[in-house]
Amino acid sequence: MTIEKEKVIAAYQQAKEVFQQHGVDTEKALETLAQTPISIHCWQGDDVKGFENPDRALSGGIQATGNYPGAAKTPDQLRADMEKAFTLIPGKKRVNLHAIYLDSDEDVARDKIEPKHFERWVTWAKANDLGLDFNPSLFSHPNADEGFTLSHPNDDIRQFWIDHVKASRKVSEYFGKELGTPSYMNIWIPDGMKDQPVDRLSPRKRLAASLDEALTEKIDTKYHIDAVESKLFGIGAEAYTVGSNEFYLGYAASRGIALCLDAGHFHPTEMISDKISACSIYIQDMQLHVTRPIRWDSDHIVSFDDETQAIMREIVRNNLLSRMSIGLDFFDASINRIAAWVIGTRNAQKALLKALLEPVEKLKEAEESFDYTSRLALIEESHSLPWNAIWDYHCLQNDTPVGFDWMKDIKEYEANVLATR
Ligand SMILES: C[C@H](O)[C@H](O)[C@@H](O)C(=O)CO
Ligand SMILES: [Mn+2]
Repeated sequence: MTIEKEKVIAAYQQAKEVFQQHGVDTEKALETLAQTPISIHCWQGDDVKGFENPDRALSGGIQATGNYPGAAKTPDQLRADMEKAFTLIPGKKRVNLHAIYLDSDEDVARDKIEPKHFERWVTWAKANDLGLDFNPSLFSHPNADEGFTLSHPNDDIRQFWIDHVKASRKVSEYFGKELGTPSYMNIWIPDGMKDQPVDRLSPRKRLAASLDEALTEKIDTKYHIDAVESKLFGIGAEAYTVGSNEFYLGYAASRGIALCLDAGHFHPTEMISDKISACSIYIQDMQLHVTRPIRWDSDHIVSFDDETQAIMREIVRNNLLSRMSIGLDFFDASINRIAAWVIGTRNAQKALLKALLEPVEKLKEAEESFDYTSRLALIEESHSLPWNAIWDYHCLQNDTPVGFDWMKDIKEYEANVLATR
């Protein structure tokens, strides 16, 4: 059912007054929301296969499960699918690419990738007003089959991956230069062991040395920002992960680079929302992989759940938006992949909007005067303030469907495009 425009506007006006009574400026919140990009990961569209060798099984201890029809099989299909999703997602967007998503007519070894292999992505990003982010791909490759990459004991294999990261930084720098917005380049490696290692230290020393070598070249942060992503465990690396949280927190802080916090990469009761403020003291730029772990690092589609809301509140309450790259990281092959992007991104944006509409000043006043009764009462009250009327208005202003209207577009695209693949 289509929601009438006039009703959306009238509901917005009423909601605006309610928020004003709490000292919250809805226009300012909407402006911030519209200007805050979400970095949407390309790999939801094809189950992390990429175009280097899509027939190769996904490795690195991550898994996309499900066999919903219609996955993108070419760069053009993936771009078309993302464009469709973008018509249903309001506000500014970035696209997060992995190295295996190169768009090249010839075979290119991972350590030999160059900006020219991503030219078509850049042309597309320019045409669609998108920023691009990047990731070297240190998985799904014979040189990663032993479970080690940058920390591999073999010098040649380690060098191969160091060279891949170096080459990736040039691609990332190229994105930043071409698009006028820095590309966050996140390094995640799957290195680890299934069973208890005897030597936990040597691989970590090798990883630090490899990263130091890979990141030697100074690149202007106007164009490119290096980030590192920690992890607790992966499938087949249950007992030990070389790039653990402590390793990368120390590495990022000591080298002055960005840290990527993935919501699925910690113990089940450990939340990244509680880590953001602590990390912000030692780390200038931060990247988030907003995702939804169910029992393990399952990378379910982002939901409008407590943790997603808590993450966004932490960013807003601590005024960290300008130092934060909000990215998504999920890959669900069991439902329509374009709907997955739309659901996950809209949920992240809704959570951000709700955080922007929180009466933060009043809450801080209550806390500073030890009035914890008022603090709790107001936090609870703010959950039921009419933020959804502001969201609907935001969708209307940005020419994207209001409410559930977007689902009919998904069904049409599924019938007309995905079903023909
Ligand atoms: C494909 C991604 O880079 C990957 O999901 C990584 O970010 C991760 O979270 C691995 O668990
Ligand atoms: Mn991640």
